[in-house]
Amino acid sequence: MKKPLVGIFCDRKFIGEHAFHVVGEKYISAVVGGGDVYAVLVPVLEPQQSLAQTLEQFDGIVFTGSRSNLEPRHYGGPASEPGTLHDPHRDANNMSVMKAAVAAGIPVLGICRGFQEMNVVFGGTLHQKVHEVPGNMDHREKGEGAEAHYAPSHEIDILPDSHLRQWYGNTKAMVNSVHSQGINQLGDGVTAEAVAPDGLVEAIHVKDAKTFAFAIQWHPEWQYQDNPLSLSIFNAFGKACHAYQASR
Ligand SMILES: N[C@@H](CCC(=O)NCCCC(=O)O)C(=O)O
Repeated sequence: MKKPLVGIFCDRKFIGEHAFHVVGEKYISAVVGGGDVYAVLVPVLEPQQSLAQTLEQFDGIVFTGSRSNLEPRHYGGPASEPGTLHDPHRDANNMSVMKAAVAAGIPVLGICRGFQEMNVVFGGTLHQKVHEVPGNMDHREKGEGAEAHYAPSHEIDILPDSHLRQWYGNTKAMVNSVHSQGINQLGDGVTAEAVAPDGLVEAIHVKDAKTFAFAIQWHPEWQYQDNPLSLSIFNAFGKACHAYQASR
């Protein structure tokens, strides 16, 4: 029996003089290992690579984290500060693919930038610098090096009736925090699943989605094997992909 085929959409980055389409290995390992699926990396080339074939091909789709910021014009925000890292190919690709994939009932998982994309795709808005919003915590990484950056940073409250409460079985957890943008207004039909102590939304799902359409602001892929919350998320996504594969 073939495993479900999951597409993980890339970032487009320059390495030297040339553009490459890349995904960090931590995302691939967590999706494959935690979801029991077969993953392929997909360049952000929509519409050159047809949306119809993307929807036909995959049993699940993942939108990862990335250092780049979603361009504010996608949510009606003021222009980014000069020097802000953007990825317009990723923005254009993911805006159309994510909306169509959710509408088609394909399981969709968003992580960090992918979480922010999910909110914007459904008409929500973002703060560009959460740490400058009065009353908010600093959600950026702390310390030096990856172990410090992805260490547990703050608590989340997992809301009653959320999918996450059902998968994980607890009301609170500690999560890492590596972002400066964050949800301002929720998109249409986008429902909060978990919140930080300052009230910032940390997990969402799309209410009317036919299947798994869920995203988190933190990084469950980091050392996912050692973290029951992370395992519960990748297991739930994998189960949805297996169910979708069986349904076609
Ligand atoms: N640029 C956004 C998104 C933050 C994000 O996705 N960070 C990931 C860092 C690199 C990685 O672990 O892949 C923001 O700052 O809000």
